[in-house]
Order: sequence, then structure tokens, then C-alpha cells
Amino acid sequence: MNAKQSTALAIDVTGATVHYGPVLALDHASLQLGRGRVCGLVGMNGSGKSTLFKTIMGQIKPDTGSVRINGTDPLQARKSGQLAYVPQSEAVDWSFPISVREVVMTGRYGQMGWTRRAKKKDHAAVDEALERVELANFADRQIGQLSGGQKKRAFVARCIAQGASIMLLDEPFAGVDKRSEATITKLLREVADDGGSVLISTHDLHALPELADEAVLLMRKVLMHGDPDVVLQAENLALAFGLDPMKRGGK
Ligand SMILES: Nc1ncnc2c1ncn2[C@@H]1O[C@H](COP(=O)(O)OP(=O)(O)OP(=O)(O)O)[C@@H](O)[C@H]1O
Repeated sequence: MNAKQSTALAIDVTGATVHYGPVLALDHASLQLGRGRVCGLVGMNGSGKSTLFKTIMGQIKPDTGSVRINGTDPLQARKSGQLAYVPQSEAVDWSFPISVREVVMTGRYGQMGWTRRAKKKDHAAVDEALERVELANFADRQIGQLSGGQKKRAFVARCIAQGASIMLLDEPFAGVDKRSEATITKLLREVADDGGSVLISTHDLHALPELADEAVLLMRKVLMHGDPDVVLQAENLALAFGLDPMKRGGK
């Protein structure tokens, strides 16, 4: 790590605007995340969460604004293995003929060079990651033959094997059993305690105060960013979800 990276924010998105044709998906969105932090990203369907992830990953270049990851360009950060992503389950082809171990090994590809020949240290990193997500006994199964929670754990193991210091997780708890949720939550905490940074989009608002150090309300722009207990107050959720909590129960 060079001197510039050591003082830089893990994630620094400033004034990002993204259009899909006429659709405004992000409107001058800004998000800063430091090291050692777990941050929950909350917003209604279509509020721009996946677009923000793609922008952070460098898959989308914003029309305005800038994105820096550990003080560098997102594509550079990805290339050097600093940035890892757990996609929504819908975005994965579960029929692909690949074992759980092979999925986790793809996290090592960036460090293997063009031959993609796994060395002892790559196998050791994969074994350790599988142990940490409690999937060692499922390593040789085809990835589609896992439960929803086990599939998520396999993708978290891929990030761990990669050794990424920044993890982005798109709905990691959707359709996930309690054991998997607890295992993933514990692991993400460990990643942050080791100085990593974790950004999670989730609809599970009840789990957030336990899981996250900070929370962000997104509605094309960042409406609020701070302590989860404050950000998740009813009047703030009403802003992000367009609900009037005072009218709940028909009153
Ligand atoms: N490829 C695309 N082409 C056109 N419009 C898109 C495209 N991808 C997303 N959008 C639109 O951009 C907006 C933001 O979408 P995005 O997927 O980022 O939201 P999201 O918060 O992740 O939603 P969800 O919670 O449903 O996953 C939405 O209005 C969506 O319809």
C-alpha cells in the first residue's frame, strides 16, 4: 500500500450522476466510506442501489462526478484485487457447471496471472475461505445444488479468498436462512475489524443496527448518511420510501 492509499477513503463517490437513456438513476449521489466500517445501503426498488454498486465497481462511468477506491481508479482497484462484489442471486447462472470450490477459486484469478494455474497458496486461501463460511463439506458440489444461504456464503468466500479490502454485497440476506445470515454477518464484522470496508444493500432494516456501523438512505441521491438508529427513524424512511408513517393503520 502506498502513502496515498493509506490515508485515502476506501470508497469516495462524489456527485455521481448516471442516466440509462432518459432514466435518471443517480442524481449527484455522494458516498464516502472509511476503513473498518460496515455500511448499510437502504432504498426502495429502483432507487439506484445496483447502479451505485456498478458505479463503484467501475462498470458504469458516471456522467458527472468522480469515483475513487482506496485513492485510485475503480478499474485499477479491481485489477489489484482490492474490490470484490457479491451480486444479487438473480444475476448468477446457477446451472453453470462449476463447483463451489471453483467459484471460490475465481476470487484468486487476479493474482494467478494469465495461466490461471492455482498454486499451493491459492488452494490454501480457498480452503481457508470455505472453512470460514462453513462450506468445506460442500466444496465439490455444483454451485446450483446449494441452498440460497449456502450460495451466498460461497460468494462471500470468493471475496475472502480474493483478500479484498472492500466488499460490496447486493442483497446478501434475500432468501437466506438464519444460520447463513449469522455466518455472513459475523464474517463481515471480522472483515471490518481487520480494517476492511463493507457496503451492503439490504431490505432487512431490522438487522441493520446490529450489522452496520452506518446507514445510507438512497433515492437517486444520498438523502441521509449516519448512525443506523438515526437514519432508520420512521420519518427518514418515509422520505426514502415515500410513505407517511403517520398514516400507517389508516389514520
Ligand atoms: N439497464 C437499464 N436500462 C434502463 N433503465 C435501467 C437499467 N438499469 C436500471 N434502470 C433503471 O434505473 C433506475 C435505478 O435502477 P437500479 O437497478 O439501480 O435500482 P435498485 O435500487 O438497485 O433497485 P432494486 O432494489 O429493485 O434492485 C430504475 O428506475 C431502473 O428501472
